[in-house]
Amino acid sequence: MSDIAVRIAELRKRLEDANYRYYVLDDPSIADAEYDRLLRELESLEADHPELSSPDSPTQRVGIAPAGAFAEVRHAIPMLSLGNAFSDEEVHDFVSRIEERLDRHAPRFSVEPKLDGLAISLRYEHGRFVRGATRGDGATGEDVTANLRTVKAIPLHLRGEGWPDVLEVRGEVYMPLAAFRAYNERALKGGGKVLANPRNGAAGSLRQLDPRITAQRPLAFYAYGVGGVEGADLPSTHSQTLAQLKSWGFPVSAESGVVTGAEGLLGYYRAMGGKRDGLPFEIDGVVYKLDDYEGQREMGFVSRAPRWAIAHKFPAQEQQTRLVGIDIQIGRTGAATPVARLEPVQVAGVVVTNATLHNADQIARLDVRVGDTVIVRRAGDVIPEIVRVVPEDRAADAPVWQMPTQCPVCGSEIVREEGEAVWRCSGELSCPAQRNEAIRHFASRRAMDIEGLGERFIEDLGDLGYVTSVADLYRLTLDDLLEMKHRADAAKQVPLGDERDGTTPETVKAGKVASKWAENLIAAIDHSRDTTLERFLFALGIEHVGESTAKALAQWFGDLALIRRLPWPLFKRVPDIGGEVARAIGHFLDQPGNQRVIDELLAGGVTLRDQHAPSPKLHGGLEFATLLVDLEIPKITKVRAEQLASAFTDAAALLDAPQHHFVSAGLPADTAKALADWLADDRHAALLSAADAARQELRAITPEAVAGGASVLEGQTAVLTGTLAALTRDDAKARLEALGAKVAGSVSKKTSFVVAGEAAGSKLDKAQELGVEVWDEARLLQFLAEHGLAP
Ligand SMILES: NC(=O)c1ccc[n+]([C@@H]2O[C@H](COP(=O)([O-])OP(=O)(O)OC[C@H]3O[C@@H](n4cnc5c(N)ncnc54)[C@H](O)[C@@H]3O)[C@@H](O)[C@H]2O)c1
Ligand SMILES: [Zn+2]
Repeated sequence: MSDIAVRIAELRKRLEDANYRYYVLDDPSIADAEYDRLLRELESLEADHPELSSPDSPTQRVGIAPAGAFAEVRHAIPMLSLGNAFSDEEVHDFVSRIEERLDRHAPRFSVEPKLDGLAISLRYEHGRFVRGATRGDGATGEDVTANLRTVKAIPLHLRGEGWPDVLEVRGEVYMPLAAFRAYNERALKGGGKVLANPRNGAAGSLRQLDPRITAQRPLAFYAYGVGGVEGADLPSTHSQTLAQLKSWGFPVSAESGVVTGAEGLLGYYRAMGGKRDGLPFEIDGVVYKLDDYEGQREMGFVSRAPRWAIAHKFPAQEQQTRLVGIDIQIGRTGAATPVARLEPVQVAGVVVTNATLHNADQIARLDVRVGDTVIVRRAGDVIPEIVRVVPEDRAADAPVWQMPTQCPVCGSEIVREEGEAVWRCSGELSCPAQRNEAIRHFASRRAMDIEGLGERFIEDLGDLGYVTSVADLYRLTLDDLLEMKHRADAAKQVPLGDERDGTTPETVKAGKVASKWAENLIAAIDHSRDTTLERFLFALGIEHVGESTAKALAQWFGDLALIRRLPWPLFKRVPDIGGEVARAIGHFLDQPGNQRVIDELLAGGVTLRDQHAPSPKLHGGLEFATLLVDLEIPKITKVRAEQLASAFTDAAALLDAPQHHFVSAGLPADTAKALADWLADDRHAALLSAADAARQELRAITPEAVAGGASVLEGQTAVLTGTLAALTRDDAKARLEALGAKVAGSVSKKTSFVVAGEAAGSKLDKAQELGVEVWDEARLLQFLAEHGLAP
């Protein structure tokens, strides 16, 4: 075989396979534009080598013969395809051929949108719908009457009068875009198969074996012609026939019309091209038809299409290209979104090099792999997306894609909570991608409360490089601020001096740039240095850590340095902090970048004025068994953890033990195995050791709370006033409460005793007035020491 013959055979094979997937399975694998390219290549090879042409070549045939699931219907008048034009030149050629053959100048054409759906033929006998069929191979189609009856736009009885005894109406069944999108949204949520595009939606729905399924899919229909007619005459032009069909109750496109000559056609093409994105259905081109039937008869047919009509295609909305890579983009809140990097390809008239992949789940669902040939879709203003993979073109060893473990911007870990779609960078504080959002939160009123640091300043400071993280705020000088504003205004071409600082162009001209706003901002930043642990923890912007969680962390642990080095399971000791929040705090603290920014903040002068010893309330929760539960080891329930804790006293003992010792400790075999498997992971073993060390350390520094009824201060009310040297007021309060006292805010006759520190004020006076017992700090400390709660 010659090279040409080989290529022809190859093209025929590929086109036949594509036809089968497209027409029979309603599940195309290659893009329509690719199909069209292959078909054109085959057409031109066959035209140049007529000796190699064949009547069963895909170039000679329409569609594909029915596969047998439905009864067959022979079309009395064949249902043909349409020739294609992709350029103005081809449209001119089409018109010239007609002008020459009919010896007529500027003939009249009916012009219609080309909806992308599925061609069908509807047979009416005496005004009643009796049968509907698909096009099939043009000569024989499939009987889909029952399914078509569910399409509301198809009249079951003709309206008006004057209809022929037998009338075959031809038109397109299609799926409106709104219905298509709604269907796919539901499918995505329910985990079902999504429709590749509206045309496959229509074809797949109509060719369901169960009409009830078709009925659930909102299909529409419009008529664009007639087939066999018996017992009456139709008008003499196509456009009049369409008007007639409309009067009998058929939907006919409102966008159709009549024009003359090639210029008329091209004008219509451009007008429809402009409307394309706003239409409620998808069109892949427009169709031009010589309007008078006599002219149509004279022009006749080639094998698979009429010579009197042509489809002028729009730039395709789906193209195929190669996926060169998958990049991760980090959003302002840390969300990691995969973006496809593509070999450049024209889609709907625009060169596309990137496409969205939505999220990691979508990649898994499509099974997209780097190096794949993919189909990219771009409709209207919608961001281009990858809709499917061409599986035939995949390299055998292409690895399954996995979300990278590190943020490409800051190097922090990318993590995702179980059951969530979104992965995120845990470098909340240090990630440049999250910088502006982090500063906005850090400066907000309930966090560090930096007055005057508004949205625009934050953007300018960040974008112009004056701050790379929140820590840089404490390095800003007055000059920095003035220079920054000057540059920002110049970049935005704002006349110097605007509403932001109250200066007017006149004062600027005079050379006196007002700098009051900058002085105020520097003062506000300075003021924010003095803050509380709970505000600071909230300001860090840790995922899931809102004000109340920050407050609880501050109250229970009391000390930033301690919190910074706790492994995540320990955070679960705070009521209301569950696994998800604890892990989020752990991820945050595990990132060296975040820790570095905290160091810088402290070096920049941030002072937390209310730090104190951990709450005595922690103590009871620091058993080894509790930790084992908090670690969330598979199958280790509270009961199992207690069994383990009575056999093994700490992490070291547990890590040394072979699996059968877990069984000796009372664990069922499968639980023992689950534990051993868990421990075999080095990261788990390290976490267990670190968490247990932290537990023991905490236990040593946390005074033991005396339980309920036996409390020495049960029933007593204490009031704290003045400043204590050895411990904060919160800390003193926690300790007194741990011993059973109630700590009140004001002194009354019911007050049992008042603890008065340095510079005690009116509360002390009141106590003396009422004769209430007064303790100084030394007495308090002694009392606490006697009861095991010395700070
Ligand atoms: N991706 C694939 O694997 C694959 C496989 C086979 C076919 N295809 C696509 O299908 C096309 C071929 O299908 P085709 O033979 O149906 O040709 P076509 O879709 O290019 O044109 C003919 C069809 O247009 C429709 N049509 C819409 N509006 C019309 C109007 N106003 N008047 C007349 N007809 C109108 C009818 O259904 C008619 O059968 C190819 O160009 C290709 O894009 C794709
Ligand atoms: Zn990051």
